[in-house]
Amino acid sequence: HLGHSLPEVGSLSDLIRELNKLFESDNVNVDLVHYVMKTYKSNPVEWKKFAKFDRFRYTRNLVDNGNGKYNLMLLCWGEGQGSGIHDHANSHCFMKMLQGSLEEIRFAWPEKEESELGEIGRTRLNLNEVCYINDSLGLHRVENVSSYDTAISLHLYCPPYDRCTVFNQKNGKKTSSTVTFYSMFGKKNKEIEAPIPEDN
Ligand SMILES: O=C(O)CCSS
Ligand SMILES: [Fe+2]
Repeated sequence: HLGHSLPEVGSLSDLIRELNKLFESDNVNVDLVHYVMKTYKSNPVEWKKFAKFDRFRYTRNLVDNGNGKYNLMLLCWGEGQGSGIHDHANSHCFMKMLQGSLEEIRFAWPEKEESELGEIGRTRLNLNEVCYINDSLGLHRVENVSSYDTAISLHLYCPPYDRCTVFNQKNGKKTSSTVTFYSMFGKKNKEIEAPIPEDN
């Protein structure tokens, strides 16, 4: 159960404060993390300084590194931009819509090497909704299917990771991919690295 007193989450800094508290203990209460992510109501004034877009691919913008316990980041998706099919490196992944909407397409792990990945679900994530995934639930790719609206999502990965596996949908081939930050704490990084590349 969610415990006696539910945390108040009125602003992004409240959310960060509550997440820091939740991660002080060693075992993560996934339900409470989901609750605080869900309860935060997106306010662009609070996060617009982290929202940096790139013309060619979605960006990953670090907001808080959670004392090493998690990474909280803003992902900015231009029209039609999306990620490749990827896993989550044995971490928890929470994704919340801050602006616009995203399509999440889930796939089963390939049964054997080099087999096509089968789609197992397709969800549209709308403003303030939260979706959760971890490797035991499958793989996914995320896409801003709109051709005229951008999308912005808030992602929490715990424990944090800088590398994950990317899969080719047709043949199940996998490659390891490092994930980097386009900006950190509102400051743009000099060398801009690619996020998770789409099937080419
Ligand atoms: O670049 C990433 O972290 C994948 C976004 S969908 S969880
Ligand atoms: Fe993901």
